[in-house]
Amino acid sequence: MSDSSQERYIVGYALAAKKEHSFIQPSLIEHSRQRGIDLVKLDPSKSLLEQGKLDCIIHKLYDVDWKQNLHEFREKCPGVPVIDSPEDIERLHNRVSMLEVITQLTFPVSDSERFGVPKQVVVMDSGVLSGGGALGELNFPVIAKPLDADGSAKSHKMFLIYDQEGMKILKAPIVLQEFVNHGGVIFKVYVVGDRVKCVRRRSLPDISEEKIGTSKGSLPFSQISNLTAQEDKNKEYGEDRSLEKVDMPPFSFLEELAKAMRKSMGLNLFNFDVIRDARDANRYLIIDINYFPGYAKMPSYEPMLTDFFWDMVTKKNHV
Ligand SMILES: O=P(O)(O)O[C@@H]1[C@@H](OP(=O)(O)O)[C@H](OP(=O)(O)O)[C@H](O)[C@H](OP(=O)(O)O)[C@H]1OP(=O)(O)O
Ligand SMILES: Nc1ncnc2c1ncn2[C@@H]1O[C@H](COP(=O)(O)OP(=O)(O)O)[C@@H](O)[C@H]1O
Ligand SMILES: [Mg+2]
Ligand SMILES: [Mg+2]
Repeated sequence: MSDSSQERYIVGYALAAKKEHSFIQPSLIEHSRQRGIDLVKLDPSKSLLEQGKLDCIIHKLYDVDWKQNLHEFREKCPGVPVIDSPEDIERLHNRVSMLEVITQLTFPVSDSERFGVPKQVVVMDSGVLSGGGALGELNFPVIAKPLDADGSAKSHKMFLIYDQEGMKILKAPIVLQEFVNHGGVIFKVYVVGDRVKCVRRRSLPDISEEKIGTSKGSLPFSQISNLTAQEDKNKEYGEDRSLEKVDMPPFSFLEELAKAMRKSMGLNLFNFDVIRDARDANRYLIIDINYFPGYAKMPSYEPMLTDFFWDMVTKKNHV
């Protein structure tokens, strides 16, 4: 494959510095290089039309100038896949439109596994939060999530809210979502084109009826699934919470779900967080969908991404 007489392909990337650092690992560069694919850093401030031959573009930047730059490139070079379209990514930057994707899915469900989203409401006016009516038909405890999921640190700052008093800390616009006990484990399902991989991650522990009755106010948290194993141990939950012991959801179910989501959203690079209802082992709830997530944390990320780049530069399987 690395025969120098063979055509080489260029995948251009435009990423924030932190993302470039975590995603463009030497191991990925090398894996792709051996398949005849060179990963080339793009300069977002210069026209894409002046950055040499490109066979595919991947990106996670959202400013107006970048979108305009991409738009002009797509008009002039419609044959080059741009992964993905900014208009399609936009839907994932709002925690309401993000989960509407799931409620609108109609793929045939298996006899056993069912999927959905937790009950949620959006509150646009801070005044409503201090009054008693914000929850509608939701019950405490709820998780309060910023409506915007734009990648800022602020967009990951959440609160577990036990009672009306706890609501005082919140500011609109905010999404209130019913907390669902799920055994303290989330499943992160990574999608790379038509390839799917699921991993287990640590989540918030279940809340007993007793605790619900006695807990008051609110509890802030952020990016709980990124806790390191050591940080997690330090929390001393006093039970064996080893992730490996938790059964994975049936892979065929997740694969079908991922396929339907990919088609419906028109996106190739995303992951979604799934929890399994502690009261009904066949009920799965999707709580979050992320564009271009931290793939380097996924086992065998290099071959999966390289295979995807290959499909893109040879124009196969592009949604
Ligand atoms: O940085 P990482 O590797 O933790 O990746 C983040 C993701 O973690 P995950 O791969 O799901 O464990 C993270 O997923 P969660 O929202 O934590 O479920 C987001 O995708 C985050 O992007 P953004 O801040 O929402 O734009 C991702 O951040 P960026 O890498 O895009 O900055
Ligand atoms: N409805 C819910 N019930 C129980 N736990 C939840 C619920 N929603 C979120 N969580 C927990 O909060 C974490 C962060 O929520 P998430 O919506 O994934 O936000 P982020 O975009 O910051 O990852 C999840 O990984 C999970 O541990
Ligand atoms: Mg999440
Ligand atoms: Mg998220």
